[in-house]
Order: sequence, then C-alpha cells, then structure tokens
Amino acid sequence: MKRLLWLIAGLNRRMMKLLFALALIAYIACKCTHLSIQEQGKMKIEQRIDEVRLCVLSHSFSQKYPPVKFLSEKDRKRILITGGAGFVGSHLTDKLMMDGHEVTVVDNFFTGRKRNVEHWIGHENFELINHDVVEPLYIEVDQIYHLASPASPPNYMYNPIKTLKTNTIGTLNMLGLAKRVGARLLLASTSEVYGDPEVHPQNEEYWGHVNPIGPRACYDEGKRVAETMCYAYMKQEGVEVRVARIFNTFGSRMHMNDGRVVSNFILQALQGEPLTFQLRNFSFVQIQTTALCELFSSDLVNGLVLLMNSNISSPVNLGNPEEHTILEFARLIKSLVVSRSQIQFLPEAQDDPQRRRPDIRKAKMMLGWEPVVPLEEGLNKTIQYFSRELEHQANNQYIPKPKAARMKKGRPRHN
Ligand SMILES: O=c1ccn([C@@H]2O[C@H](COP(=O)(O)OP(=O)(O)O[C@H]3OC[C@@H](O)[C@H](O)[C@H]3O)[C@@H](O)[C@H]2O)c(=O)[nH]1
Repeated sequence: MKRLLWLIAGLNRRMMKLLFALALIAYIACKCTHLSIQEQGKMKIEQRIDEVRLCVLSHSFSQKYPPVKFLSEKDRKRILITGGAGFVGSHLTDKLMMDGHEVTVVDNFFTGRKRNVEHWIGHENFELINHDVVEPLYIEVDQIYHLASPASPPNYMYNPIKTLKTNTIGTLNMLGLAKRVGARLLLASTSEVYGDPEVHPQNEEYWGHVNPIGPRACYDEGKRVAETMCYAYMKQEGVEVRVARIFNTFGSRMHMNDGRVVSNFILQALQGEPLTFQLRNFSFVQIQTTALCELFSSDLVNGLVLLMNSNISSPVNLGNPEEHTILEFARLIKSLVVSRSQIQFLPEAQDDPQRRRPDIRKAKMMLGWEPVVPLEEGLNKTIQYFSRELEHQANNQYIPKPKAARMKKGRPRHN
C-alpha cells in the first residue's frame, strides 16, 4: 500500500512537472505571439509610411517642370528677384530658371500672384518667399533683380505712401543686402523718370521733367531717388549696379485690374465693353495722332538679363521705339479679338505724359539688344492669355472688370 502511494505521488510529481512545463511553454508562446502582433502592427505602419513616402517622391519626380538647362557649380548663380511673382518678374523667373540658375522669388503679393510662378514650386532650384522689401532681408545671393513695386498708374496711385516706401526703403534694403553679400543689383527703373518729357525721343542723358507733387510723383520720384541710391552705393560702397529704364510693356500675366492701356483694351474688347480712350482734348488731330510705344515682355526680359551680365553701370533705356497711335492699338485689338466694342473717349487724367518714345541706341550698341517680337504677335499672345484668364475666372464665378485708369479718388489705405 505504501509502495502504491509512493508510486502515485511519483507519478503526480512527474505530471506536475509536465503540466508546469506545458504551462510555461504556453505562456512563452502566448507572449511571443502577442509581441509579434505588436511588431507586425509596427511594421505595417512603417511600411505604410514608406509607401506614402515613395508615392510623394515618385509624384515629385514625375511632376513636370519646364525643361531646365544643367549648369556647373561655377556657372550657376544664386539669383534673387524681388517682385518675382509679378507680370515681368515671373517671366524673368522663367528665363533664369530655364537657364539653370537658382532663383529665389520674393513678393508681397500686392500685384504679384502665386499662380504666376506656381509651375516652379517644389523645384530644387526654386524658392518662393512671401516678404515685403520694406523689411530687411538676409539671404546669400550673387545677383539681385530688384523689380518690387507696383508699376501701373492705378496701382501705384492706390497707396502713394506705400509706393514711396517700397521704392525708397525697399531699394535701400536691397542695396544693403547687395553690399553685405557682394551681389550685383539691377534696378528696374522706368521711363517715368523722364516725366512729361520736353525732348523727343528720350535718351539716357535727359534729366526729365517731373512734377514732384503730382499724382504720379510717388512712382516717378520714388524711382528717381531709387536710381540716386544705386549710384550712391556704387560710389561710396563699391556695390555693382545696373539700371534699366523700362518703357511701356505688355504681355501675358498682366493683372486683370492692371489698368494700363493694352490690358484695358484687350479685356474690354473680350467682354464687349467700350474701349476707354483717354485724351486731353477731343480734337480730330489728337484722336488721330496720340501715339504709344509698347514693348512685349519677352523682349524686356532678354534686355534685363543682357544688362545684368554686361559691364554697363549707367542707366539704359529698354523700350520699343516703334510708335503707333492709340487709335491703331484700339482698332487692332478690336480686330484680333473680333469684338464689336465701341471706342469711348474719356478726359485725360492729370499729369499724363503727352508723348514718350525711347531712344534705344545705347542698348543696341552696348548690349546688342533691340525688340524682336512684332506687335501683332505680342498682342495675340496677350489676348490668348486674357481669354484663358476670363474662362478661369468664370469657372470660379468671378467676373473681373478692367480698371478705369487714373480715375480713382478717395483715401487709400496706408501701411
Ligand atoms: O484705359 C486706358 C488706359 C490708358 N490710356 C492711355 O494710354 C497711354 C498709356 O497709358 P498706360 O496706363 O498704359 O501707361 P503710362 O504710359 O501712363 O505709364 C506706364 O509708363 C511706363 C511704365 O514704366 C509704367 O509701368 C507705366 O506707368 C496714356 O496716354 C493713357 O492716357 C487710355 O487711353 N485708356
């Protein structure tokens, strides 16, 4: 009996050990399975992140940018364009990007628009900064194209104090930057420094005829003092400067509300509105003879790049010397658009220059530059652009109205 009890006890011990071992295995197995579920989950998340990353990367690789030339480190420049999202600035951005440079666009989006440069966003050579040049800027660059300023009369007259600040403090800030980093600065000046000229055509030696207290003075005098600042920095601090005196320019990416004559006429013709022709007196002679010179934007951009990379530090006129009467412009635009719009004669605004035509002999001789785009071709491209813009706006339920040039009165906002 004793033996039997001992045998049972022995068996129980063995059973106990066996059971204990089984429990231990089960516990470990359970733990392991639990860990692997967690790990599997973690792996799954990591896998998902990798997939998304891959998707983003492949998207950015497959994103179509306009073709960009490859430039070696030595030839590739770091270029700042102030006002680079505007009408002229964005075309300049396109050219410099396609030439293979690194371009930083600075714009406060008063008249510039992201849409003008959105096709470069994400490109490794491109950067867009929302910044007002009235505030200092600290970046490393080799060249500065200083274009930031409203350029059309209704826009620069909208807030004259701001226009003055942009052209004075803004230019000082950019010249300070150029001095600090040893960059060359090109100022986008204007034919408006000649005011209402008493000589015709205007060459770069002419000092101008500007009313310092008139409605155009914020821009005219602002640009005149900007030029003065450039030459003070050149003489006193050795900053390399280039000054382009830009005459009337038109082209795609002009703002719908720009208010200059070509964009107004095109928009009015496309919308079947009367073409607003502004005149000092409505005599037959004036209607037939009031003349206009208009440069197409791609010609201007080529001139700006040639000037920047030249050794000419004195001012250079960039404009189209080909004169057409405003009536010719109106008729040509009407026929290209096939529009039934009438021509409406409006009284001329105060201080409008009577006649301006660039003498471009200096640019021809020293830069080998002259306009090459025929008027009709430039107008057709601009008309196509405005048609597309109108379509886009209509899809967004917004019908823009051309701005009646210089008729604006009232107290503008000041900041
Ligand atoms: O709707 C309009 C607008 C303008 N005009 C006339 O067209 C002529 C040109 O006017 P714009 O508004 O196009 O341009 P402005 O010549 O006055 O100024 C321009 O000149 C040089 C550039 O540097 C500047 O960007 C811009 O201010 C003026 O005689 C003006 O009275 C019209 O007949 N109808």
